[in-house]
Amino acid sequence: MAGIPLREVAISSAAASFALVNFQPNVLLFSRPSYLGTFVQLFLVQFILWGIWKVLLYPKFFSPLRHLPSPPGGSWWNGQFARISKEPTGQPHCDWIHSTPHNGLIRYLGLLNSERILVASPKALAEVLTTKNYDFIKPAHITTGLGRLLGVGVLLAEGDEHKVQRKNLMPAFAFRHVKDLYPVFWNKSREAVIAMTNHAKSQQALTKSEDVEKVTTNEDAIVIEAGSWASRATLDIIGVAGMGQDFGAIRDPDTLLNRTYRTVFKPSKQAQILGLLAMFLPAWFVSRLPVKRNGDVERAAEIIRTICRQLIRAKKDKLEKHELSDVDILSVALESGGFSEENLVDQLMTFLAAGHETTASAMTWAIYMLCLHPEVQTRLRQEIREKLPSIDEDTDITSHDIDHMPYLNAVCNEILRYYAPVPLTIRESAVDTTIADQFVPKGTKIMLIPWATNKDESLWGPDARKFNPDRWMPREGDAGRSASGGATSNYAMLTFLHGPRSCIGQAFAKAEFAILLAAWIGRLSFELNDPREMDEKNILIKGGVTARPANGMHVKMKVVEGW
Ligand code: HEM
Repeated sequence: MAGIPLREVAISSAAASFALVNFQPNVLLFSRPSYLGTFVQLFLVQFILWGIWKVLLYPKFFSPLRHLPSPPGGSWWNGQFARISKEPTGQPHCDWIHSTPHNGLIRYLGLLNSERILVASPKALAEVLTTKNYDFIKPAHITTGLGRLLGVGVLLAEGDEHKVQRKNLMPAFAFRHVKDLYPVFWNKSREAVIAMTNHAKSQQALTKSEDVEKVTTNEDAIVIEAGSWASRATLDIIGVAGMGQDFGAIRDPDTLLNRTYRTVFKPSKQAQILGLLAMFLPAWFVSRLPVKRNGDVERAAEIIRTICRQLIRAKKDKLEKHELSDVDILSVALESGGFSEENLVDQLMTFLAAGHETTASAMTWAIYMLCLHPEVQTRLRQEIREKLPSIDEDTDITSHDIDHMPYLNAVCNEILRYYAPVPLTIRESAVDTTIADQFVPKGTKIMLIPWATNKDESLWGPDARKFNPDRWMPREGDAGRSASGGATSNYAMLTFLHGPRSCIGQAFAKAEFAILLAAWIGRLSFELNDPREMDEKNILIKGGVTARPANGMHVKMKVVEGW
């Protein structure tokens, strides 16, 4: 549903109240007609009529999409919103894809019967993501909301501007460049594991010497929150590999940048409410409401912007003095000459946020799945210890080392499939168009849902909803299996999307994730702290751009000697 057309309603109410008070005062309810009173009455009447049209009449009787298959049930005025808001993001959609027979599109109604089209088949996905990609844009309320923290970089640019930005950034994210970053990923991963090991040792020493807070669970295991360690590691990795700057978050979780991101990425009721309001009210208005969340975001954006600007100035100085030989993404982008300083600030803000929260989410889910499947954890550790140098050795690793670890790649792919860090993303048709031969009017909200498509049985087979890394293991006579996971289409895996708006950092993220996971699992073992969480239904999942466990991922961590 488009937002309330406040401006149009206000202008027509003002014009009509002027006309009525001056020329037809006898039709008004008051004996002493006033401009303000008439304006308020007309505004309310128009608002109510608009609401009846949008909530009841249009979706039920007039929408050209009303005949598409829809999930059963739902409320007469609020569609499927109760279920959507109660369950983890993407979960209801996963059920609907299985339970609603469809030809590629499923229509459902959300908050106040706002119409949504769930794109479900490879053919329909190929059109939205690739062949007609620029017919579908990110809705304004998303762009304004995210733009405050992420900057308006390549992630939020549209049309020709997006094409130019993406073209200028592509060399920095190409595999031939990413492969130079493997040693950076490995060194930072080693640093993280050494810090975690030292943390474990100091906690054990503490518990043995004093009877302090019971942080340990037995002789040699301590409880950690895996998500926060993952975020610290990925923030430092994007710092060094993305902009040549060590943010020092592994050493110290209290650094300004880490604290800032942790504050704004923490699940918050206020953030959710503001997100919902932005669907109906102008985003500029919602972002100015005097609530704590807006203040936090404002402050965070200022801090992040300042840090990015300082980084760019330092690099520019180097470039001017012909001293720039760094391999990080910022240096490559700067050398392309395609960006103004302010635009580069926006790009950096995008890389910082998009590039560390997502991989940290992948790491968090990886640790969870390896706790649920200890046999996978043991098998993975075995491969890592056979194929990689111990983290105590000061030896670099290369893309060749990682490419020759089929089980590591299979586990990473399966985690990215099963718990895609970005569970859902949304588009809006910018023009009247079609998807899979269905007419789609301008302004329709289009839902792309990795959490549903990645587990679609019609694409992955009957075990689609099971965690099974072996689906990615190479088999004789099926060379493509390690790339496809046995799915029937490329579009079955939506974790990084596809086409011109797919994740530009995909190669970077996959390498970073595999290396970080290898370092953690090679040295450490993990077990859930709360055995009730062995049942996935007991994990409360936080919505937002990335999916994370709402209460953190608390696990018992132990050093496994011998590597
Ligand atoms: C496991 C990790 C990651 C996942 C699952 C992921 C997923 C995604 C997804 C789903 C999108 C599309 C969003 C949309 O258009 O609605 C996206 C876009 C993007 N990602 Fe990633 N991402 C990851 C890591 C990274 C990293 C490490 C970087 C940078 C270093 C990065 C940079 C970007 C950028 C710049 C875009 C915008 C691309 C465009 O619109 O042209 N991502 N990512």
